[in-house]
Amino acid sequence: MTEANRILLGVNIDHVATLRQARGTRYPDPVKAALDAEEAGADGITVHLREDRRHIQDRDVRVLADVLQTRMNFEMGVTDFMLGFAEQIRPAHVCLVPETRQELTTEGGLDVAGQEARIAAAVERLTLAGCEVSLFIDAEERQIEAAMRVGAPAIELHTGRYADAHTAEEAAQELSRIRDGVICGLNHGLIVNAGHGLHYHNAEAVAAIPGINELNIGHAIVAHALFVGFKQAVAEMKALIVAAAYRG
Ligand SMILES: CC(=O)[C@@H](O)[C@H](O)COP(=O)(O)O
Ligand SMILES: NCC(=O)COP(=O)(O)O
Repeated sequence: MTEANRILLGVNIDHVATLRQARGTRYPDPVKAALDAEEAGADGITVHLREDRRHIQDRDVRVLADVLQTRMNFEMGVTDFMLGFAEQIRPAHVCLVPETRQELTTEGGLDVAGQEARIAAAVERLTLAGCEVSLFIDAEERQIEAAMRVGAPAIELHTGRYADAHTAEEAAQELSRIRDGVICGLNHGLIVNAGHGLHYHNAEAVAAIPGINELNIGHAIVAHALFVGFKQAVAEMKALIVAAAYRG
């Protein structure tokens, strides 16, 4: 397998914590899910510490930082608290995401182009802390170029509109937009990841895009795990995307 058709899987464990928070119990522990995911082939673990703490808690992140065998991709809003928290934890990867309290899930990409100085300052602080910073953005040239200007080494293209497409034509259009975004990002020297809403029925087409580095997938894996178990759900997704990337 060459570099061109290698792909990584980041498993987002947010929604294991959603089940725990539903009753305020100590189970299921997202830390166990993370270690199981790593055993099943995850290349990294993604967690989103939201301002409203609806799922992942500060404790989860602190424990994961001590026990993960692969690497943590810490998703966070661009706030002073989160920047300070990330400087304490020093995760290998930090992904800056937009966040509004009332949203059901992340609705769009981070507007980097509209706030370059603010994002550049956050990227600098996190880079100095030893974190590789990615920006969660829509697959738009202006956002990709802004990401390069603010000094981020990586971007994560928002695949939500592709995943939520209602027709095959709409899905094809969104996939084409993502493919163009990958090309644009690579042409600007960026590492290009993708994620949000990817599932067992739609992830292969994204994985097959030449040059894409990593897919971050969570909700669908946790949902599938309810029926097949977490390790199998992760292993199935990893096998799916690796085979798709290899076929190209
Ligand atoms: C940024 C992104 O697409 C997800 O990783 C994010 O975690 C979504 O937030 P929820 O997990 O709260 O849906
Ligand atoms: N950044 C995307 C992610 O981590 C997982 O998103 P989802 O698969 O839970 O929608």
